Amino acid sequence: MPVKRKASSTVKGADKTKKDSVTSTPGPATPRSIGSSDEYESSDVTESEDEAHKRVKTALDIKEYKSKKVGSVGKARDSASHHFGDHDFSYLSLKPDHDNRPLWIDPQKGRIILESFSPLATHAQDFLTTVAEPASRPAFLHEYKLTPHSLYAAVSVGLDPKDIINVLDRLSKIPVPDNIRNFITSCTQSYGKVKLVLKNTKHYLESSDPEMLQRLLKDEVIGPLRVQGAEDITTTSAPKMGALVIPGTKNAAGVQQAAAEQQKQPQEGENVNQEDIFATLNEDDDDEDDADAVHAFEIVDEGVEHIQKRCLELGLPVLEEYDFRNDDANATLDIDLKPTAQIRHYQEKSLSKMFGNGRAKSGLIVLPCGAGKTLVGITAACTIKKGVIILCTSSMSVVQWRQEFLKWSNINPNDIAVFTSDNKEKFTGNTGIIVTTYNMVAQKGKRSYDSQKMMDFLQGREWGLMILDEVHVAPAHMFRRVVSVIKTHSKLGLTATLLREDDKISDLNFLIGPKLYEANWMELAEQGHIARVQCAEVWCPMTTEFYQEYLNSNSKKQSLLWIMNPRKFQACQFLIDYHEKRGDKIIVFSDNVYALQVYAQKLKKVFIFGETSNSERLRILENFQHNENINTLFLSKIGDTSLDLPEATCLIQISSHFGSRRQEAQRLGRILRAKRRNDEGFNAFFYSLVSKDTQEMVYSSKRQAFLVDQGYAFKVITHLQGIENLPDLAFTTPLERKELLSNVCIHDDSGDTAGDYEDVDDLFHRIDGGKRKKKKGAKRTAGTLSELAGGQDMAYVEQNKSRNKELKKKKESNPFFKKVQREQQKRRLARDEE
Ligand SMILES: Nc1ncnc2c1ncn2[C@@H]1O[C@H](COP(=O)(O)OP(=O)(O)OP(=O)(O)O)[C@@H](O)[C@H]1O
Repeated sequence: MPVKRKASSTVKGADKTKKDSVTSTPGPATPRSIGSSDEYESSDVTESEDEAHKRVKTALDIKEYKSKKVGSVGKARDSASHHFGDHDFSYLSLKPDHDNRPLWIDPQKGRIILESFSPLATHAQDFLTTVAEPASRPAFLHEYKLTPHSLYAAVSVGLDPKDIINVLDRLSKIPVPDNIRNFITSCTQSYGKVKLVLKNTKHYLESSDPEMLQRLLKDEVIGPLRVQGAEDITTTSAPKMGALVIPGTKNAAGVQQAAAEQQKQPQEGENVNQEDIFATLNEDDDDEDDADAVHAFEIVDEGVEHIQKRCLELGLPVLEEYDFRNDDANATLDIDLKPTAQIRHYQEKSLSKMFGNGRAKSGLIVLPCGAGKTLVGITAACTIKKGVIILCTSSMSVVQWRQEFLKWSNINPNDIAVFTSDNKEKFTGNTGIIVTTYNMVAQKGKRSYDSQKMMDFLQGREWGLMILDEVHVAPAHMFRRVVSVIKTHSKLGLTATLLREDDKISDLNFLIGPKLYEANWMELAEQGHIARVQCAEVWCPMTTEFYQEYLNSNSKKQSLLWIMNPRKFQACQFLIDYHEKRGDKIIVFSDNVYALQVYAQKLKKVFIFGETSNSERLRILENFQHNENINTLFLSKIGDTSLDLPEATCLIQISSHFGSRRQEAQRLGRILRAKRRNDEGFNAFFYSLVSKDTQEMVYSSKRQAFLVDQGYAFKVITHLQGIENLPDLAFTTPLERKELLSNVCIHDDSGDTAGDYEDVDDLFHRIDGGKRKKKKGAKRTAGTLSELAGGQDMAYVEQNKSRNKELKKKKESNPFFKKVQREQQKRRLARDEE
């Protein structure tokens, strides 16, 4: 008699991973990966936004599942079942050759677990990143989630439900459960059925199903928006998939060739079943070459938004595509990648999702910091070869984008202009590239004459491509406005983390497009494209006097106490000393600007926060980059996104924004681009200093969730070896600690704490606008505080001269900085001449 296999006990490597996570991520940093209770309800999508989402809930309704389970499975439960509760999947029969198949599907929640050690893992991963959302990718088991948006994206790159279910079935250890099949079918049946195509400046509604178009023509809203006098429905053949050349690729060929090149042949020793699976995957790919006929009718330009809205109401979300190769109405831009530019395999892969069927699809590409999003954007521009508008978060990024275009492509410098508060240039030819900021375009109210003229120019023409840099950062209302005022054929959103702490992330799906590609951070680190990072959480016990005060304080004061905890200060001092001696460049992040200044001044380090003037910022950043005596920089929240930071190899976080996963990821991103990443055994370091037994520990584990899901393991350090022997260790005597505590209490009592946390949204506006508002009450100087505090308690601040001021004084006499200044001056002149 054949032995009945139990699914719950056969997910290979599960135990191993569990063990790993216990040893490497103790305490609060336990990964949420396997067995996580995440459900669709907890994703970033809300029900009201998307009809299809309702279908998910219905299709994957747990009650529905449970009733099925009881009916069909009652008998299968055995003596061990009660250990698994709702997670007893023993009723699912495994396929006889399940060992060769890398996936397991959770019928309750649509989770897909991938054995990343399987020989088929690479293929399976490619497939899964196309159809599902990566949820967690630690060493051995990866978790993906099927969501309406991920399936929408899959349809947008040309897969149909049959393909998705077939490949899933081939790779799965169990037959694809019926509710998962239904879910895939119900989510995908309407997506992509209707496309909005701009061809020769005319908008068309296009579909491969003529009946669908007839239905739309009869609709009371859409019917009247058809261009009167135009042919009812025209029929042409669909473009062939993969006929496109993406510049910068090795074979400079599109999807099919790129995919074929990457298709790994079965290794020696792999058995026949695996070869079968390879063969099926390849067969499925071949299907995509079939060209269908497409039918279309023309619609009026003004009707586009109404039609999109109406189609959504009808449950037929419109897919936007740009047939740029047949766009003869817009001038062609003379741009190509330089022959030396070779895009990397993941950059190529992300672009092949965008240009999969020879047209440009709008959507989001997610790559970790430093992985080269700029070059992806530039290559997209070189592929489309039409007018491009790029939106950045700061005027500094604007300058960088322009420089990168000049570095990687053969664009004529006159064809790429910038639009910022200081520069309102236009390109000279009949088409070109404009690099600007969200703020410049989204700004409401009266503009200066030049700015208005520039806006008229931007609004008065059609763009081939709009690149939205750092889309996760731009306030939702801003990108909504930008997208509505600029007429563009395609949109590409670039980001490192599709995370927002507000609920606006799903807006991106509809305002820009679905996620087209998300890279695996660990894979990129292993391949040396980004740095390997050691993450550690350092537990700092509170001193008795601080903890006593903590227990008797309100939450605002408690947070000040856990930041100013003398043991945390000592840990920070020790780590700075240790890493400076190793030759690292260190950034210490503190959201709390009071703590930032106290720490930096006591340790005699430079610091930058919202109120640091632009010239001082530049001076400090230059010193941090080039001066071997300035190796540590203290940074407030503005360093998360708004500053172009020089390279660092060690990060220390002393205060953060509650449980913000995005901030944690952004901060880690600051060290991923370390140039030394390819040195033998090189690691960058990321420390989070956490005061033990305080609420900060809870926030800390929440913050780490995203990075843990990317495969990072946070080690917990409970004692820093040798800290006691550090010369000049601060706060070693009870008197010093008491003095610090009384300063903290005075600061809290002074009511000056309102300005301790900078408002990043404000900064977003401020940096771009170039005019810095002074925030009331946020200015803290020793003088002001000592007046409030009675003087003697601020003794340490008075004694320690600010390193920032020292730098300012030294600047004049340092020949190196004279040279830097001269070079800058030259560059500025050269740019002006350009
Ligand atoms: N294909 C490539 N070949 C060589 N160098 C590359 C390639 N792609 C990117 N780079 C280099 O990698 C570095 C990081 O690129 P880039 O600044 O575009 O990253 P990013 O993803 O935009 O990072 P961030 O999110 O921090 O802005 C740059 O120095 C860039 O020139």
